[in-house]
This record gives sequence, structure tokens and C-alpha cells, in this order.
Amino acid sequence: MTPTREQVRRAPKVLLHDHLDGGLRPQTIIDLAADNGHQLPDVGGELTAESLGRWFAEAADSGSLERYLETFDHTVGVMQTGPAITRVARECVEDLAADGVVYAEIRYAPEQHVETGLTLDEVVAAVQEGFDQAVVASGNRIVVRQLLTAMRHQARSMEIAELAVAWRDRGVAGFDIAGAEAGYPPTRHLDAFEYLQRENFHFTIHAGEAFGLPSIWQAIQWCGADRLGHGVRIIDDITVHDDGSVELGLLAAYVRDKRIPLEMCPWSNIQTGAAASIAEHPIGLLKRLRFRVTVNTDNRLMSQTSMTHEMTSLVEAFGYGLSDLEWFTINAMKSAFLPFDERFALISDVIKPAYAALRGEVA
Ligand SMILES: O=c1[nH]cnc2c1ncn2[C@@H]1O[C@H](CO)[C@@H](O)[C@H]1O
Ligand SMILES: [Zn+2]
Repeated sequence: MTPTREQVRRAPKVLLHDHLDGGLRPQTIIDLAADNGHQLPDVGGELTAESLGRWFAEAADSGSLERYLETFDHTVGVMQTGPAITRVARECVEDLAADGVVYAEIRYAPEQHVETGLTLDEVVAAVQEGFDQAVVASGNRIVVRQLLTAMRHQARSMEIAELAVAWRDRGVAGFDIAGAEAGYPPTRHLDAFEYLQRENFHFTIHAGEAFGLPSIWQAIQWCGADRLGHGVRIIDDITVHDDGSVELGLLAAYVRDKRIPLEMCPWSNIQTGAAASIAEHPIGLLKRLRFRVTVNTDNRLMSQTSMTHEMTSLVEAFGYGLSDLEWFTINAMKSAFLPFDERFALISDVIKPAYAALRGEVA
């Protein structure tokens, strides 16, 4: 039977790809902009939480990753003081816990939050304080880790990689690079990735979103990425023949054989033009072929989405049931940058029993 939206909300969910600066509450942006004097965009009428939320969704709905990324000026712009960052981080975890997320890795680029004089360390500490407050307030119903992102068009990746390693026992579980993909291949940051490997640290790379197979190939075979951010363009290495048979190219076969996790973000891909609709999103085929697919939100504000919304959309488009949602969730938990014993405990003590109970309700 098809799970209802409310059942999807109550089902435990695992989120590996969510940008802190892509998930602010619109009212919080308005409050912080008033406090800090940040000039918000002209929303074409009265500025309210609703009209501002709509502005983000429409501006991000551009069919281009570069245009989509411009909207971040107005979220990063209000996240330049310790208290502002802590508030955003706290509310992020509150919203995820209310959405039924039990484990989340939240990413952001510390180098973008130093405009008014915070140090990189102070930025990471402010985020951690907000996370800790919300986790305690939730009664520890959610586990949260930070991923530190370096911007791929900048040249601070080594510094950010060192920052991530310095915080590895204080809430940071991994590293990432993000930003415009075309023209900025992952190999620009090879020194940072090689450093992270020597430190036995974990990292994911945004690849195969706005650019195709060469980006994915570099991320895996040159840089050694543990996971792929998006990775949707791996579909370019898969041929579906008229008789329904499927042929994998060497790279697609490698990704599937090595169980390399794909952090898929369906609604974000529709906004940036990487996919035409949910029904046509490569996630359907990739799941059928049993790639290590996970479901994520990317930017909850810009895409007006949540884990419940992403999963409900997949249920509607592909007819998935609770077992499929559990499969995505266990895939994600297996792929998390958390120690094995902690991942195992969340799967066996939290995820599996909750899905079994929900299946009892649906049946
Ligand atoms: O889907 C995406 N692809 C590439 N970069 C992104 C995406 N979403 C957000 N960011 C970039 O990551 C930064 C740190 O969180 C954001 O400021 C944004 O520029
Ligand atoms: Zn992203």
C-alpha cells in the first residue's frame, strides 16, 4: 500500500546532502537582515516570509546552476555573526527533527562567513553551538554532523580541509567542494583531497550535476571521493536498449560495483535543469539498477522542499512503498561519515524497528 505523506513524515529519514545556507526559514532571513543591515532583494510587493520564500523559489527555478547559486548572496549575507549563524544552525536541526530526520550531515562553506571579521574557527564553533542546542532540545532524537565545504572557484580548499580535520572530534565528519561546476574541475583541489586521504578523513564532491562524466571520473579516480554530490550525470554512461536491456559503461559499472553512494537531490536537479521532472529523474533507473542511491534535499529554502516532500514526490512518481523508502534510508545510513558501530546501531535500533512498525500500520 502507498504510504501517506504523514507516514512518510513519521518514518525515520537520513539526510547526507543539505546546505546550511540553503535551508533558512524566510522569517529568519527577514529578522537577521533587519538586525545586520543586509539589503534583501525586491520581492515585487510587500516583504513577508511568504513573499520572500516565493522569491527564493522563483529565482532559483532558473534552469541554470549559476543563476541558482546567485540566490545564496541573501542567505550567506545574513550569516556573518556568531549569534546569526547559531540561530540558523539551531533552526535547521529543529526543522529536520520535526520532519522525521534521525541523522543529518549539514554542509556549508566557512570561508563565506568571514566578511565581518569572524575567524574560520569561530564560524565552525557557532554552527556547532546551534546544532548542540537543537539536538538537546529534541531529546537526542536526531544525530547531526557538519561537513565543511570549500568553494571550487576559490583557492582555500587546503585551509578548509585542515579546518575540518582539526574539528573531527568536535562535530565535523567530512569535507566537500561546491559551487559552479563547469570550468572548475575537482582536480584543482587535488592537494586538499590527498591531504584528507593521508589523514584518514572522509569527503564527498559535488560532481555530475551541471557537468558530466569527466567531472565524476575526476572526483572518483583522481581525487578519491567517498561519495558523489548529485552524480546524476552518471546516466550518460548507461544505455537502455529498445529491448529493455541495459548496458553500463566502464565508469558507471565502477560506481555501481564499488557501491559509491550517490547523493541524489531530485527537486534541486529540476530547478537547475539537470532533470526535467521527478518522473523522468534518473533516480528511477538508478534505483532499479541498484546503484547506492540516497535521497536528499540539497537546499530546502530554494527548492521549497523537505525530506518528506522529496520522498512523497518519489512515492507519487514511481509508486514506491515503505520498503523502498527504507532501502534509501539504509543506503544513506550505510554511506554516512559516522563510525561503523554508530551507523550500525542507528540502522538496527532506530530505522528498522520504525519501518517495521509503520508497515504494520499500512498493511
Ligand atoms: O547544488 C549545488 N551545487 C553546487 N553548489 C551548491 C549547490 N547548492 C549549494 N551550493 C553552494 O554551496 C555553498 C555552501 O553551502 C552555497 O553557498 C552554494 O554556493
Ligand atoms: Zn549541494
